[in-house]
Amino acid sequence: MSQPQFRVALRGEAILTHPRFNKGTAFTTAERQAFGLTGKLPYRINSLDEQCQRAYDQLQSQTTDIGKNSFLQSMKDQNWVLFYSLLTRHLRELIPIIYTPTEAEAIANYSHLFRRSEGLYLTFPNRDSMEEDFLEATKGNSIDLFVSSDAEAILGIGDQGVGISAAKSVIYTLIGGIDPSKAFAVTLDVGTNNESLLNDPLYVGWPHERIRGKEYDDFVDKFVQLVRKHFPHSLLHFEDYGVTNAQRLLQRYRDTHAVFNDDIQGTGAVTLSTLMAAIGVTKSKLCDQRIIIYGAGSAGLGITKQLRDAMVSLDKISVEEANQKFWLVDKHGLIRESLPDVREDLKEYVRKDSEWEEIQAQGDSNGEIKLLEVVKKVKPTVMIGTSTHAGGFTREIIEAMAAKCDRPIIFPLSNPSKLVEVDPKDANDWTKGKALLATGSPFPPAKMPDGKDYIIAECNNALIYPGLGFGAMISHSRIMTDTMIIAGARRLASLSPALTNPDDALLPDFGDAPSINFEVAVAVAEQAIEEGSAGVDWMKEEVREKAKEKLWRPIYGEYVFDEDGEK
Ligand SMILES: NC(=O)C1=CN([C@@H]2O[C@H](COP(=O)(O)OP(=O)(O)OC[C@H]3O[C@@H](n4cnc5c(N)ncnc54)[C@H](O)[C@@H]3O)[C@@H](O)[C@H]2O)C=CC1
Ligand SMILES: CC(=O)C(=O)O
Ligand SMILES: [Mg+2]
Repeated sequence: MSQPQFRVALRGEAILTHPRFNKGTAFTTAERQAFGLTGKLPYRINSLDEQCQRAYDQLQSQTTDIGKNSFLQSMKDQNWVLFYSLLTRHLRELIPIIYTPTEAEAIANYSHLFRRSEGLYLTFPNRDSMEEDFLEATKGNSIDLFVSSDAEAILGIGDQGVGISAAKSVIYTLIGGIDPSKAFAVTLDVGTNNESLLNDPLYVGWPHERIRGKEYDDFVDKFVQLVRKHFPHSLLHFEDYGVTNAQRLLQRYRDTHAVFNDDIQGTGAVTLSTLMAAIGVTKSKLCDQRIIIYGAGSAGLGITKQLRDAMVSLDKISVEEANQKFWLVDKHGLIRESLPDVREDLKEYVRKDSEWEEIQAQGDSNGEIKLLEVVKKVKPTVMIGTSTHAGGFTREIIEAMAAKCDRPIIFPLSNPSKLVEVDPKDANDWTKGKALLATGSPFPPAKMPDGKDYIIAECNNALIYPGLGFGAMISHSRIMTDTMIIAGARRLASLSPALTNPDDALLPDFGDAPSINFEVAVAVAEQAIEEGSAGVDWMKEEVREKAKEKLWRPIYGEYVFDEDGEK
């Protein structure tokens, strides 16, 4: 692999404290002389391998996962190549440290663990200087990706005020191969309704209740318009916005800029891939499924819509017919006509009261139809959890499903691990090894009745969103279309180990996430070219080679000092 060359304008302390250019003890003799570092570094020149070895040893001396997460965070603040290189070498071991589940704990303690700011903080009381702040932070950078969050629904841990965008941005680089200097994390701090944060004197965000309504919309719009004006070819990623805003914002901007909501579209896509793999095992069609979605928030709705659209486009049934394959259950039970305050975006999936009269008559005093009743009546083939209700899939519910279905497909997707709707080991035991399982966070294999391991697929949007994003970015897509997302999801499904061995995991191993996401990116860019959404004039056949050229890899470049160079 040839070494990239850079002309750099930083010297001495300035280059040593710049995480993009810092090499620490790996600066060569010539670079030490050219950049004024001879007296600032110990004598020995280390290779990247040696630095990784040292860093890994230091990491091992941390005894807790959160300690490891903090150690890695500080390494990222110091040296990007070393940070990503270390993660790449120990991917399977370290993803759970920098992503779910440990990142949830890190975000919940953001204000207490805080050492250094990163990316851009756009805070509501400073809205008048938003353009100035935006331009100051992005000055001189060619940014391809903005990862934004208002932190209202972080993983399953709710309103955290500030957090997450940086971790999701890291995954784009680590797994998607996106140059970290071209990716930018943006925190939109519009307040928090989290009482314990509001009462915490160390809380670093704006201690004020969340801004809603027109003021919120205007604030977000100001940000989106700045992105569109100054970086018209960038991808704008939305992460962990609250359910009342997530779908609305996506609808508002999706036809005018390449925007992507990970919880809706990324989760929808990865779940479609996983389900396609599962029905490959059960030898059935998507439109043959009866699907219960437990938790009808951003992820639940995104999954429903993605699966519904796939039934329409792949199985050629009508939208109305496809809508009838879903039963959405939220905290007030089955979503049906007489339930008050059903969100507008769920209206298509509302079930008729007349179908449930008999059950309702036997139900509790609130008239809510609970998951168990829905399972007994519907006899689902698929049950997906995005509820944050730990243990919501009880033994009784799982056994009721398994009693009427040969191979129940069960995906408890809530993160972090402690919020999973059912431990996959239990679901496996209660169904006597018949269930086809996937979870949102990593879990150890379950034991089949014959003693063999059943690998639990990790159905997490990180297995697909970096590829979806990279594909859209390299093809300079003006918008991210549903067909581009379906192309990526189908490519991921085609890589399922269960296609060749039905007893194997439904999805490829997260340790292979970089090569998997590369395949997704190629499929997305090919689709963008085919349908005319792309802004490049490549032939489809060229995409793979072009994509390879664009991949960022964690290797040190060769630096030459130049006063007009990069800084
Ligand atoms: N595996 C993956 O890739 C992903 C997993 N998720 C996980 O899914 C969960 C939900 O995330 P979002 O949809 O973003 O949150 P959300 O807040 O938009 O949705 C949660 C929904 O669950 C409902 N709910 C709460 N308690 C419930 C109960 N006891 N019974 C039934 N429904 C209940 C809420 O009313 C809400 O509609 C989180 O744990 C999140 O980490 C989210 C995105 C991706
Ligand atoms: C994975 C993810 O996006 C979530 O849990 O919110
Ligand atoms: Mg999320």
